[in-house]
Amino acid sequence: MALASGVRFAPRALLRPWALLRGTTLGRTEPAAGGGGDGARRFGSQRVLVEPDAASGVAVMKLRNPPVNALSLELLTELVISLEKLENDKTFRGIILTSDCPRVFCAGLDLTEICGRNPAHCAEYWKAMQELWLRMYLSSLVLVAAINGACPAGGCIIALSCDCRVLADNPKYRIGLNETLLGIIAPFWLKDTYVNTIGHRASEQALQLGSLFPPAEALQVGLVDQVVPEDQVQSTALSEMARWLAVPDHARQLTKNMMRKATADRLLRQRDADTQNFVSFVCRDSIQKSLQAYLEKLRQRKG
Ligand SMILES: CC/C=C\C/C=C\CCCC/C=C/C(=O)SCCNC(=O)CCNC(=O)[C@H](O)C(C)(C)COP(=O)(O)OP(=O)(O)OC[C@H]1O[C@@H](n2cnc3c(N)ncnc32)[C@H](O)[C@@H]1OP(=O)(O)O
Repeated sequence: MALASGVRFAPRALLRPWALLRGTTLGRTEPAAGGGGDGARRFGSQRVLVEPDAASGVAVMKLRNPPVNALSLELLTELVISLEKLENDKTFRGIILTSDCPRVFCAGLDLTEICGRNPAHCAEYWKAMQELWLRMYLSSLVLVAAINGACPAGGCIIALSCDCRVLADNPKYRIGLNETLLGIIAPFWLKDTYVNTIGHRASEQALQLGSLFPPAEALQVGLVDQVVPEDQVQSTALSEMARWLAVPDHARQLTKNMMRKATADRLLRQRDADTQNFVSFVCRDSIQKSLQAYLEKLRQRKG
């Protein structure tokens, strides 16, 4: 991802993203409902809908992996590809990331990807998670999260990788890293992202307690930048985007890189070890049992 200055952000480390897209429709372009010209054409994949507005240089990217936008391997892969596509298109300067699923922004890791799976699958899955975080955290585009639903754990990480967060004011839309409550541990790079956003002491407390913050508290602790009525989330996200786009790209991009590079580099240096840690941790019998019990609890809660 080369900047105008020639500075490179994240290395093109990914994987074989296309190979993962069995049976998906990525790359298909279709007119948006009621749309006409180029700026109204949307594209995307099965799980990521992209509504580009060429005139403003802003694309709205909607997660649509019902029921809760759990980060399946396919969703992670499609997100990386959609992001890359927009980054490579000079028309675009910003993305508003939001959810197409009612009441949920993103439920975090798809627990079915790490429950009862073999180590090779868990490793592939975790590498895809690392890749999305690296791409988003270091994206040259402005990323604004329009958080229109619950945003726990991996969902919070997606939001924290953006430059700015607008949360709908609904007490059910809690946000935070609740990993400890599942008996798992946020790896160092998620912890670093938290610390970079809300500071050390607040992170220390929130991570250990697995806190999920309702909107007013999320605003107070600095986890989100604005809390607005639900019907104003998109318009506020657009206003925020305009504020960020008012800054010359090269200056903003280099500043973003300066602020975030050390955190990303830390993962890049230890990526394989981090994957091994993750795999050996989640494949332990005790962790598998607690993840299984958590999933079961979620499923029973329904009825
Ligand atoms: C040494 C260290 C090394 C390694 C570290 C180890 C681990 C690293 C951790 C990495 C960091 C990230 C972690 C995560 O993201 S873990 C996932 C955490 N997510 C949650 O806790 C959220 C769980 N979900 C909910 O709370 C609710 O579903 C939610 C989002 C509030 C929505 O509520 P609601 O609308 O009422 O929907 P339901 O609860 O009825 O759910 C509908 C349906 O979806 C299933 N589901 C929900 N969440 C998940 C999920 N995360 N993964 C898979 N499936 C999920 C739920 O079971 C229901 O399924 P059903 O079959 O009954 O329809």
